[in-house]
Amino acid sequence: MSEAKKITVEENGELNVPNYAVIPYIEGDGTGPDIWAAASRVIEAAVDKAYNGEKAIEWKEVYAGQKSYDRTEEWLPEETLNTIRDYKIAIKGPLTTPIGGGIRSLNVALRQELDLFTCLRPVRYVEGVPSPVKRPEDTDMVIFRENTEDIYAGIEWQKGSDEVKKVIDFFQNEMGVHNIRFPETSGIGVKPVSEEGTKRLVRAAIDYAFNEGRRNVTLVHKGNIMKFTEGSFKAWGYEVAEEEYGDKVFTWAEYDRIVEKEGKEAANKAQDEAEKAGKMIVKDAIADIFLQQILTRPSEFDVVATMNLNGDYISDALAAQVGGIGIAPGANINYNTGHAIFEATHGTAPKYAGMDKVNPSSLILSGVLMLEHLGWREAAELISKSMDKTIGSKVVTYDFARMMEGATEVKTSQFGDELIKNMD
Ligand SMILES: NC(=O)C1=CN([C@@H]2O[C@H](COP(=O)(O)OP(=O)(O)OC[C@H]3O[C@@H](n4cnc5c(N)ncnc54)[C@H](OP(=O)(O)O)[C@@H]3O)[C@@H](O)[C@H]2O)C=CC1
Ligand SMILES: O=C(O)CCC(=O)C(=O)O
Ligand SMILES: [Mg+2]
Repeated sequence: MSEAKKITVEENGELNVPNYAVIPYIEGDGTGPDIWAAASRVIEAAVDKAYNGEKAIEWKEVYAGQKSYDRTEEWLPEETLNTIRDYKIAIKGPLTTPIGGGIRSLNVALRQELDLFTCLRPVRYVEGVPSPVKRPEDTDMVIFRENTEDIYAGIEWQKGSDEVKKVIDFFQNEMGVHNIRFPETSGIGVKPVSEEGTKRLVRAAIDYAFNEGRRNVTLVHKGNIMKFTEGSFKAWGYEVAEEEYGDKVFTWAEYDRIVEKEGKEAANKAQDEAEKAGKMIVKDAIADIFLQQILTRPSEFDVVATMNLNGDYISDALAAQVGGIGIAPGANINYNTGHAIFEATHGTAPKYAGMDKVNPSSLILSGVLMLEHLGWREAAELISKSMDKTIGSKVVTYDFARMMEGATEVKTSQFGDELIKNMD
């Protein structure tokens, strides 16, 4: 390969991708090395086949998690963050977060440090994948999960600590809070949700919906209960839609205003007309009912914009509908700076570590998202088609094999081999 170069970002935010591009990767903990070995080979093979050597990726390993700690006693070294900042685009395997004490999530830290404010998780059915629902093909949604705020940000204090005593004292004596049920034995968490954070996320979701020819964007929240965080998320979401997209969208906030002035019939008529005119419908759903409706009426939802924790739950729930987290890809993106880290939706699945057993599809399809993001669509398509063909021929890893009749169960590495063989 002639000299590989860094990806850069133009002033207008566009990526400038050299034909020979250096891309940093984090191998990940647990099953990370198993799936990275398969995924990197498949991505390399697709690029090679699509461009006959005229384009290529040079992987550059950067360290985080256990592998990093074993080398330098640092879980997330500054050098790793700086390299990703510098090289713009990276891909990673899953990283362990111990429950309770110990380190905070490295995944969350990476997203916060690099301000990767969107967690993009497309959920689409791949023909042949076993699913627990009758019509998995009706599920075709793209989740925009806010990635830097919310209760997920990790601002919390442990029961009995000096800090929690101070916080509870402040709440009770200065803020007039009288409903902490058991103050002596409570831990406390804080949930920041901002106008700026919400608007940039919802803007990214609406832009995506327009660019990809989608019909609607749903703001998912629990604003009936958490009025000034989740409720404000909904209000700010509608604000950004109406103020920045004007006539190109029809919102349910507008629908409600019409109901108030002219009644329900007029509001339904206005929405029908907006749909016929090809306007983007921006609506909202409360999170609990949304989790029912994605099962009972999935075809009504296209792009979903939501906060961090809701998005975490929704992405695993939706992934189950199309065959599970073994095949659900993801990306963490800052659409303003161009930084992005592509990663699987699932975790480290530690009980299978080193067994060459788990499904590498989630990381491989995250690689497909990455190739699309780079504009290397031909290579991305080769992998997607090969995935359809391979799963269609019932050659699958254990997770699918146990739900499929007549399947040939293969190891992680063999599944990678099959994908490479089936690229044409
Ligand atoms: N972005 C990241 O890096 C993430 C990291 N994590 C971290 O991962 C660790 C483990 O988390 P846990 O809650 O157990 O969730 P995991 O996603 O790691 O695993 C839960 C179960 O999901 C199934 N699964 C996961 N990955 C695969 C795969 N590639 N192929 C097939 N099946 C798969 C397995 O189910 P079965 O056994 O039924 O086959 C597995 O036991 C934690 O430390 C957590 O914090 C979690 C989520 C994301
Ligand atoms: O960081 C973690 O350990 C969990 C993250 C997670 O579940 C997710 O991002 O979906
Ligand atoms: Mg999760």
